[in-house]
Amino acid sequence: MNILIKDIDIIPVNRKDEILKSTNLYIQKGRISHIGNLREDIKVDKKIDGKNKLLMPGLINSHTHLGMSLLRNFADDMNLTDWLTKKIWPMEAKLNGEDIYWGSLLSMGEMIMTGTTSFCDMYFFMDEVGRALENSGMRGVLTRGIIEDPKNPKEKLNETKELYKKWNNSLNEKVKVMVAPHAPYTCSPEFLIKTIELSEELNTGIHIHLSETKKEVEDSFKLYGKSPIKHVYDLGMFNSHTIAAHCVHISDEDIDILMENNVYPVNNPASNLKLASGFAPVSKMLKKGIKVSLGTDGASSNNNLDMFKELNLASLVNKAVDLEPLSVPAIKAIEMATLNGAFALGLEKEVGSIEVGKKADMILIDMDKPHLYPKHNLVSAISYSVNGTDVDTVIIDGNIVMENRELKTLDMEKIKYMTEKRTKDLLNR
Ligand SMILES: CSC[C@H]1O[C@@H](n2cnc3c(O)ncnc32)[C@H](O)[C@@H]1O
Ligand SMILES: [Zn+2]
Repeated sequence: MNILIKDIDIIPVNRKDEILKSTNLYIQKGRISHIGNLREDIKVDKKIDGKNKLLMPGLINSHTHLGMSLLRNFADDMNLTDWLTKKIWPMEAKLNGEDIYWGSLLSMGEMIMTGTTSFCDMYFFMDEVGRALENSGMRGVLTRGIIEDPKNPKEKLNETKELYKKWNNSLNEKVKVMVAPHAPYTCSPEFLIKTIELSEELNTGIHIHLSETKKEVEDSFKLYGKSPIKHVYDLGMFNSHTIAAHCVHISDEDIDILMENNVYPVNNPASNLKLASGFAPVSKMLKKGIKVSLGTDGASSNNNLDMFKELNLASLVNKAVDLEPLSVPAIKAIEMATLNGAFALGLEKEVGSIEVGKKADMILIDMDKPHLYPKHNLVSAISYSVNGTDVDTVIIDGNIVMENRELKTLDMEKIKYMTEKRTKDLLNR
């Protein structure tokens, strides 16, 4: 379908904080084919009026656990260790594939409705997440989270291989598959090496939790005499493209390792605040040229998947922590949520900014809301005033998946009903 968006303001993101005012954008065969004045005779299947709207790249949630929306508001006000071991892991042991399918659909509906077009998920029953992705029309990286099981060390590695064979580059290349050892505290060094070897065999990336809490770092020094980042670096992990969720408690030496090895840290501000884990030294990493992106983590530690909230928090928290208003400026936070996310997912040539030739993943924001007047500065509006429910239209891979806030691919009423039903059932298992 050829789509023409007329008279629209655009934040392209790849041109610092430059804004294109009242221009036109033309989409052909799923890609942005022209921005600016257009010939009269172009073929248009669908015209969108861009007046009073703002167009920007779709947001990229670089670290999440989609199935965890089933456990939203289920275990709160706890630290990570208690939360995982006392509440989450016992409940996750009871989840089945159908639960994950409906939980992931719920998450995808919420993400589309708040402007996210791509994600990187780490969970289990990932075939079901693939099925949900196919129905929703989203773009995503699927990673089977692996907690080592010494009794059956090969099972989850084989699941990852199967997942890769079935889904990698499928659905018009909207799906990628990576290898996901959960964390250095749930995988032995020997097993981590096996996951690294698998990523090399499949020629794909790694997705892992690293240095999330002070306890994790202290335990790592006790066990291995080094930080989690130095530990996995010494094992050879960073020879593969690595997405490292959290990186909260990191030293200057750790930051240098991340920089020298082109590691992609993901900042999850809401989850880190809520689990009382701390806050990552984001501005220090950005200053070194590290492409820090943003994620929500799961809906059980956040407790929502609205990336505009993460973008806002990233900018605000870092200013307060550094006592420096320019710590993470508005446009940097937007870049973290878009282009840097594309780098993390290995998709920077295809998505993450509004450029001719890139795939048409974009969102239109309704700027005719009271909290968005007056319009002094559109970049500031996105960082400090917009929230996810201001997103009006979402386009992924050139397909309109939401228009005027109406979802085109998903039946949200059915999804809400099914998740409610499955959650009640889960509590009685
Ligand atoms: C084995 S699939 C992924 C695994 O990760 C757990 N998880 C969710 N949030 C976090 C977090 O912030 N740190 C570490 N682990 C987390 C999730 O519950 C799954 O068990
Ligand atoms: Zn996580």
